[in-house]
Amino acid sequence: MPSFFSKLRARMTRSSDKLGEAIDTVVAPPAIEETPPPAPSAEAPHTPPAPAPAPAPSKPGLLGRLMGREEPRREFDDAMLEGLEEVLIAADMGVETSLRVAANIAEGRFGRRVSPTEIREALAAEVARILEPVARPMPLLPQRPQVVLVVGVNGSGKTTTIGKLASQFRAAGKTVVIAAGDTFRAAAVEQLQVWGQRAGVPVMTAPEGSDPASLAYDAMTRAEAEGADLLMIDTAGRLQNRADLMEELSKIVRVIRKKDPSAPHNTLLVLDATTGQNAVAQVEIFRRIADVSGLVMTKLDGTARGGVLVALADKFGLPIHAIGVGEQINDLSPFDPEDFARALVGIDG
Ligand SMILES: Nc1nc2c(ncn2[C@@H]2O[C@H](COP(=O)(O)OP(=O)(O)OP(=O)(O)O)[C@@H](O)[C@H]2O)c(=O)[nH]1
Repeated sequence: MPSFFSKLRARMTRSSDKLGEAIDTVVAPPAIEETPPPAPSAEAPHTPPAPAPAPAPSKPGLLGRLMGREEPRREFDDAMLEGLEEVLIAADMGVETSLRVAANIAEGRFGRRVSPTEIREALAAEVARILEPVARPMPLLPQRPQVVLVVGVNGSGKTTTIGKLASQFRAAGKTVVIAAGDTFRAAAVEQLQVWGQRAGVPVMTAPEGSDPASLAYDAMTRAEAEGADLLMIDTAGRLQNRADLMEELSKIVRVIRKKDPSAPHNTLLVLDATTGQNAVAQVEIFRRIADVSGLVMTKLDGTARGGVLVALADKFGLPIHAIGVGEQINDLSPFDPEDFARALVGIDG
């Protein structure tokens, strides 16, 4: 089985190599690497053409340069600093974080000749340093049931993430109950049932349009009666009417607290990486309407916007429990800051 890193790297490579390539362009613009074509030979004007025509000069990529002897180096100057800032902002790292990260990379390098690889490595180290403190799996507690409220806008990947998490908890020997708390959307409930089947976990549902809080209460009763280890509650994600959503979530919290005053033990906010900076706004909103305790970022496969995770870590310091890298049940992985940082900047291994 390929290591998770190679899987992450392969999936993020599709698009996030853009960041690595952009760094290469800033540090060693192709123009300065080009070697002039050989001057036409004066001494042999009548020499017949060479048997095999020379291949067209191709642009040396990083690999090509590494295979050759020396990587091009260029002095770290103001233009390079600005270029780096722009590249990081374009990668969705957020303005503040980008400026600070670029400044940190510049420190000790200003006026020195640097190579693209050195800058990629330095960036990976900076990113990993920011991510390290927030990379924490969702804690498993002795409380039974441990109640996990899952919030996030529609389409962010809540249902999929609940299914993937339930499957992982099951594999770890835990018993899980899921409550389909988005009672207003029949399709959402059906989707959750499908995921419940895949994960081998019961999904409690309620008639369309019924009160999600009363479903949460019933689910709590069942989870307690069955001695379940975890109760995961899906919720609606309609942000159009924030006041309603807030009331709905706080009602769910109120009723489950009647049974366990310490619940919910975790409130996971699921964010879609492809929304880029919008994810920052979503954290701000959901922190106001729910007591968010940790994040899961989905759809990191095939997006060039993974840098937003760095911005989130830097800005909010909320734990990042896991990342989604695909639509299948096993495509949720623990968040490893170093692997992520290296995959983000396009470093192999
Ligand atoms: N590529 C990719 N797709 C994902 C990932 N996580 C979820 N998806 C897809 O994103 C879409 C939305 O996911 P859902 O889990 O239905 O999202 P939701 O937040 O529950 O949305 P609603 O059901 O509308 O409330 C689905 O097509 C999923 O297959 C991921 O990590 N990678």
